[in-house]
This record gives sequence, C-alpha cells and structure tokens, in this order.
Amino acid sequence: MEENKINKKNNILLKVSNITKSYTEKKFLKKTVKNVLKDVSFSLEKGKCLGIIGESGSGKSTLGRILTGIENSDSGFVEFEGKNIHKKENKEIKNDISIVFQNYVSSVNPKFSIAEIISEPLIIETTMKKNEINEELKNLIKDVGLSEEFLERFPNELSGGQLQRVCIARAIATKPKFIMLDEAVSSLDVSTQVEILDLLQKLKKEYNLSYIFVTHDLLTITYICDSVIFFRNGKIEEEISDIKNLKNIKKDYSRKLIDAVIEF
Ligand SMILES: Nc1ncnc2c1ncn2[C@@H]1O[C@H](COP(=O)(O)OP(=O)(O)OP(=O)(O)O)[C@@H](O)[C@H]1O
Repeated sequence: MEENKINKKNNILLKVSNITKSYTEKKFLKKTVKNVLKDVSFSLEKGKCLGIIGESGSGKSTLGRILTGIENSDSGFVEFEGKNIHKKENKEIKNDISIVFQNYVSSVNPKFSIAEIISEPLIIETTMKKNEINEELKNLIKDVGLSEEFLERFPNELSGGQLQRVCIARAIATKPKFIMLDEAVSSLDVSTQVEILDLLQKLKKEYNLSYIFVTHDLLTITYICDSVIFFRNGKIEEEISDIKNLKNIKKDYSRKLIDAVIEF
C-alpha cells in the first residue's frame, strides 16, 4: 500500500495546490472584484488525460492559462515535475508545455505558410539548423496525418480540421511532455472531432504526452480522458479518478451535466 502511494507520487507530472484568482472589473467608475478561482487543488499523472468540465464562465480557461504559466495566480502554486512553473529560475519548463486552443483560425498568422507556422517554435526554442528544421517539418506534418504538400499552403487553403492538425503539429514540435487542450475540438463538426480525438490519442502514445482537456462537452471527456473534474463557479465540485466510474457521481451539478448529454 505504502509502495503504491510512493509510486503514485513519483508519477505526478503536474501538481496544482490551492490556486486562487480574482479579476477587478470597473463598471460606471465602480470597482468590483470577481473571484474566478477559489482554492483549486488537483494533480495530473504522467501519461494520463484529465478532463475539466464545467459551465461557461466557471473559470476553466483561466485555470488553463495559469497551469501553462501564461498567467499568474493570486495565491497557491503549480508544480511541474516538482518545480514551481511561475518561478523565473524554472522558465525552461515552458518548453515542456504546449497549448492547443479552440479557435484554430485566430491561433495562426494568416500570412504565414503552414511550414512557417509549424517551424516557429523550433526557431524560437531550439538550436536546430534550417535543414534540420525542414526535415522535422516533414515528420511533423506526417505525424498529424497530412501530406508534405500542405507545408506550402496557407491557412485559408485548409479546412477547420486540417488547420487544427497544423496547430497540433506546432504544439508537438518541441516535444513537450504536457499539452493543455482548451476546447480543442469544440469548433469542429462531430466526425472531424472524432478524427482529431483519435489523432490526439495516437500522439499521446507516440510522443509520451500527458493532457488536460478543458471542455464543456462530456462526450469529448468520455472519449479521451482517464479522469474528470467537474468545475463550478471556480471550484472543484467533484472529481472522478477513473472515467469508467462516471455513473458513481454524487453531486447534483455533475449529474445535471451528464443528464444533459444523455438527453441529447
Ligand atoms: N482577463 C480577465 N479580466 C476580467 N475578467 C476575466 C478575465 N478572464 C476571465 N474573466 C472572467 O472570469 C470568469 C471565468 O472565465 P473563463 O473564461 O475562465 O471561464 P470558462 O469556464 O473558460 O468559460 P467559457 O467556457 O465560456 O470559455 C468569467 O466571468 C470571465 O468574464
């Protein structure tokens, strides 16, 4: 039992402890403080996919920005392999973390070719030479299920699903250990969603990745995640550590989210 606990501890990739975050809003010269995240704690095991589901405005994207180091929390901390990601001396952790957003169109520069879009992180974050980058681009585009000729194209010449594949290729380019997927399939039609989720499953194995999938869609979670957190008003309402036990949820709010899917 004790050995189990130690193994589990060694296997933690991301540990989130007591995160709080508030924003101050000005309305008609009056300042109001909105508490968006309230004492949020959880962890992600290596090689796993954790789903975070909640209603619109519950704070999922804010949490995603804090977990990836884009934004600071007011209190609490996020550790990646035991190191605080918000400390300057640990800034190299950023290379181990990537993000894929819902809006693939605004995520890319329309004036850049697909080759330029995918190579951007390789140019910024690695010391690879031009010919090495060109070779790597061919591998990456193939790994996301597109042919080499796509490298010459521009974003407006791709479908939504193809462009999201390009964003995924860019996200895996520097071989991160962790990808935050923020509503990454929500803008796609259902059959393309399944294709992208299958691709993410394949890449998870090939690249040894761990995911957090932030979404309002339970079907996406049941398709790809190992565990799920139900998020409400900036707080964890309930956590199911094995997605197979989803039927054992206790809280009314989680039940409501599940029933909404079943009715659909
Ligand atoms: N930079 C900001 N300044 C002020 N308020 C913000 C900011 N970012 C988020 N908020 C507020 O924080 C709350 C949570 O927003 P967030 O985008 O994290 O929720 P969400 O669960 O991801 O919602 P959705 O699913 O609609 O994207 C909202 O009320 C939002 O208006």
